[in-house]
Amino acid sequence: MGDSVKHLLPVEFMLKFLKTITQNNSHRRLFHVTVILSLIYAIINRRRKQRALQANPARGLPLPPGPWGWPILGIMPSLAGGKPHHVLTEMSKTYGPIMSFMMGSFRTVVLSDYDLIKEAFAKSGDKFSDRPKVFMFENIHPAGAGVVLNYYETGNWKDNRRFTLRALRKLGMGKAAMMEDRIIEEAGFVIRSFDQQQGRPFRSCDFTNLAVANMINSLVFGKRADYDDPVFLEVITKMLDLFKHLGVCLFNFIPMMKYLPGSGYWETAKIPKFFEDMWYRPHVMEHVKTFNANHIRDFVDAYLHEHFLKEGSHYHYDDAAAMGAVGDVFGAGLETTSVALDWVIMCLTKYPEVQEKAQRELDEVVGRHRMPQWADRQNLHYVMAMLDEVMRWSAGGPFGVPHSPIEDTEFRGYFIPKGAVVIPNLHAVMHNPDVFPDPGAVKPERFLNSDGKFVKHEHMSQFSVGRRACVGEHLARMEIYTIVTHIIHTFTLRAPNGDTDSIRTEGIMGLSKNPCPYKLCAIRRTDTYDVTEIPMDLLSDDNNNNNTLDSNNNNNEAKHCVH
Ligand code: HEM
Repeated sequence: MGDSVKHLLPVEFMLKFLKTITQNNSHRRLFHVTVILSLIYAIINRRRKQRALQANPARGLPLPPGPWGWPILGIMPSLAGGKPHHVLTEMSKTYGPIMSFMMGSFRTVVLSDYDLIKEAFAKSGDKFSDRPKVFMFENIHPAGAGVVLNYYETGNWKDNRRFTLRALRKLGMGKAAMMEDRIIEEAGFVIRSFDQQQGRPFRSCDFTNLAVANMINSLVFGKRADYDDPVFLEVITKMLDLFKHLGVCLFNFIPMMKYLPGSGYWETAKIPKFFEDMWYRPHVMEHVKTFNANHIRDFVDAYLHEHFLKEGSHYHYDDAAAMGAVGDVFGAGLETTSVALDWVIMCLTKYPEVQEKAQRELDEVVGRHRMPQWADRQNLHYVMAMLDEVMRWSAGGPFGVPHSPIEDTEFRGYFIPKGAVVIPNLHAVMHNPDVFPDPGAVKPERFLNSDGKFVKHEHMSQFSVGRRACVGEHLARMEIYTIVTHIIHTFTLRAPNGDTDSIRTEGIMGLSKNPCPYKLCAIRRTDTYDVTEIPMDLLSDDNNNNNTLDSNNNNNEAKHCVH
């Protein structure tokens, strides 16, 4: 055929090709067999599709629109620049608020509009209440343990969630006073640590991360840890590290990538076991030995109590389930709140005028001779508006935690297959210019009504919405409010040398978006409430050297900041 073929049209080429092969007897037989087999395959396939369609009409619908991706990688190369939240928000302007594409081997659907997210996660029953089986999620607990990463089909996510909510309420999440005491105690340690810097530049997250970890430690295990306990410090550092790998990293979506040098997989995969062996299990075992059903001290006791009640004298300790329950509250409560708190402190340092207004309101409402309390929030309208505004502006968890449909599903006329990764683009929701004009600016006033009163906005969705929405929202809000108000009631936060421009507003992406590393100076205000009643020996003297937490915002990471 050679040279003559390239001058022929495709149809002519096919006819010529068929003529050639049917001239030869054995070719002709082979050709007939091939045609017959293809027809049989087509008929069987069509019947199978028709049956599948009758059983599941959603399969006949189109997938949501979206960009074509690369073979194997899907659209992952487009997300590599460190700003996936911006990339996906821009894409949604082309493909619409519900779009789909491949991320590695996963069909991914992104919802970029509040009403769509609410409809999927809250109004559609359990339709979207599963979690996708991405690689790192599967690595954290065995299926069926805990809440955050538990699968719908294991059948116990709902029970575990109900228990966690009940336990958190009983332990004081709903009744302010119990938990507030623990938070106030920890705020005192933060203030002492800030004081020790004597106005010199330092990284505030070195202390605020410890405080958040200690509050969650008190809640889960009933006691705080020392700020210089090396195992505690390692647990926090590794927890913050782990969250970086739960986000958009290659091996999550293309498991074979774990073999690539520098993938980070092997180190990350060991982290959950480290927590269990070094922190969770020793604490839980101690609780099993000292458990008293009439005196529930903390979350672990509540967990043991629940199982004693259920199983009576036949109580069988299930290590995997216990590690899942404890690890979820510890993990979910630590990183998210630390990051949110860090954004608020960073923002107050970067924007002194916002800090000044919050301080002025605190001075007027609380006065200069006591510390703010949770109950004061009813009268601290600007402070409350400022806290919501920073959460909106920073969108520290831009994609929440991905969901997955519990079965092949129809949604707004589109087909969403079981197993798909469904991402709520919370960044897009909280930066929607039609809802929050000039979304890139920090304007607490947008949450104040004409009487200057704080008004909640429904689209504030950093804790997500619906059946899997965060169970720790109340506690997280109380922690952030207390630590922040105690800090700015005691100190004025300043950028080193007054250089606010050096504080960058972009973030570093993992599952959460962390602020870029920054330092600040904490200058004591006059006439402030004194916290010196906290014993000195409970604090490490060398907070600026090796014993400090090697936090997620260390200087090595400055290079990862996106511009
Ligand atoms: C600022 C701090 C926090 C933020 C921004 C945050 C945000 C979130 C988000 C976005 C989800 C996923 C919801 C979904 O899948 O739709 C979630 C789930 C969860 N959060 Fe939080 N969270 C915070 C603090 C906490 C705290 C302090 C705790 C515990 C004490 C906690 C416990 C949980 C649990 C157990 C879940 C899983 C719920 C489920 O899968 O049913 N969170 N959180």
